[in-house]
Amino acid sequence: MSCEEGLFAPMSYRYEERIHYGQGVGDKMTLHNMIQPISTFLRATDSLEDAARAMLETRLDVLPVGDDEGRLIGVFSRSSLYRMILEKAPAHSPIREFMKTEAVTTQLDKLSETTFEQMEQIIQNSHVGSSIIIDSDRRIVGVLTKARVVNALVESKNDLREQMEVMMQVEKPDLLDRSLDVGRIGDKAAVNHPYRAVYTWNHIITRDKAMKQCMSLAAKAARRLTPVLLLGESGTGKELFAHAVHNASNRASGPFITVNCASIPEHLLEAEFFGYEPGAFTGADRAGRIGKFELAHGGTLFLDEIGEMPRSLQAKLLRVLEGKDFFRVGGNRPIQTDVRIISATHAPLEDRIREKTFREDLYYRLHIITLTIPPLRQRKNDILLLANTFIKQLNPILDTNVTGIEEAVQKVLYHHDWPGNIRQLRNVVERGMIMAEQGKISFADLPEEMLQKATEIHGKTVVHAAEKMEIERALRETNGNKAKAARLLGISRSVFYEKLKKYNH
Ligand SMILES: Nc1ncnc2c1ncn2[C@@H]1O[C@H](COP(=O)(O)OP(=O)(O)OP(=O)(O)O)[C@@H](O)[C@H]1O
Repeated sequence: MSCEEGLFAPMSYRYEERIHYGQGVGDKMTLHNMIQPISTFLRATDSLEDAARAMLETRLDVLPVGDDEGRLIGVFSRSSLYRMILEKAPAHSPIREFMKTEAVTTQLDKLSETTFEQMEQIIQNSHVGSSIIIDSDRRIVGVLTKARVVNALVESKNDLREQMEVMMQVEKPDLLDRSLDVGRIGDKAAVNHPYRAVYTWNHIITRDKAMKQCMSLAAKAARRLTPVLLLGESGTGKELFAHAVHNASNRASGPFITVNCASIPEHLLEAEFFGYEPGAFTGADRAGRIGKFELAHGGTLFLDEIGEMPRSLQAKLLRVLEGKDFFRVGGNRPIQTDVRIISATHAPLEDRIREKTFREDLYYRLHIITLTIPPLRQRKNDILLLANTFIKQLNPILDTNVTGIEEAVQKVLYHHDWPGNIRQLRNVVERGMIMAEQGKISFADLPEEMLQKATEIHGKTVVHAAEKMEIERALRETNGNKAKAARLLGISRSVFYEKLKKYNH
């Protein structure tokens, strides 16, 4: 057999260094911990049924085939499985004739010298989206799949995005101080302050009736100073709405300040809101700090995750909302600000009131105009509209040339429940685009758990869709030459014609 090995020239900029920001402390992402270990591998004598079961269990598209000592002798891929099924091979027939004796491998002890870019290239060259990891005796250790690498990347990028947002809002005292002088209504310099809302109504993509009603109510509310409460599951677009309301208001040129009530420790929240005087408490900045209420003067204060605000602070917030003044922590000078409040939560506030963790009087104060943003599963017509918009937006950013989504995959997206809503859809599309690189996003580009769920729910439909997809791909690759397409799939012409008839080609 010929096993092609990757090159291992050391590079100064290593993948592990590049992406560890996204991980928790002590949880650094490396190529090593992306390996999917293989406890059992296939043997050449195993049957089609064994291989299908192993693929389902491991959710791998390529399985290593080993000898009696566990040394790699080849791989069995999903396309080999399709070929056996298309050829109507009996379930007990051995995989020997269908397995590939060529495999891209990487040696475990050389992995720490391998950069992310090199591994990406190795996996790319494998044409099966993975590299088999072997030890120095060619014993099978595990598999490193493109899917795992891409998942890690997309997740770490999201974490990074969120961390950067928090940094911009919380950890930049120089920005905080600079913005002290700006952000007042009528102040021309305010347009240049660092806290601007970036989204407008144009960024909210929808063709759903309930969403449009929400937007029209929000647009009306924007013109007044009334507090707006945004309800909806995580990832439905509450923050987007908050930005758009601010930008549609007559204080659009004023500051837009966000406080995430869930991400700041309780003992720091008061100082975060109201600021503190020099030497107010141990560990405080010597010069003191102004709080978010002062920063938002003349603009909007967006209280995200308001449901998580500690009760002790709720009373103080209520006082300010009632137009009363407040004091900085450690201060005795009363301060008054002119701030418009938009709050948001995915928590069931009425339950929190019953549990006495949320004050009823504060709830009524915030709940004057309440907008409930429907989850994505209740606005199915938005799913493909959003997915296609994300493809257009992300192609230049990801340097991909993705042209759309295969029909069968569109079905899976349409029927999915989307518990993480638009944020999750965006991640799935982004991941799919990185996997596909060009052409249409196919089944192979979806996360394993989504495919698994789709298979459970739609069973046959998905299997048929996968078969149809393989046939269409073969036709595309052979410019519609049916004889060549049949050969490419490794099936007889008559079986191929049968399949074409089945799928109306
Ligand atoms: N209608 C939409 N059109 C385009 N992008 C959207 C839409 N709704 C949400 N998004 C995008 O989805 C992601 C999540 O949206 P957002 O942060 O506003 O949700 P959220 O409800 O505030 O979530 P959380 O409760 O977790 O904070 C963002 O990247 C946002 O730009």
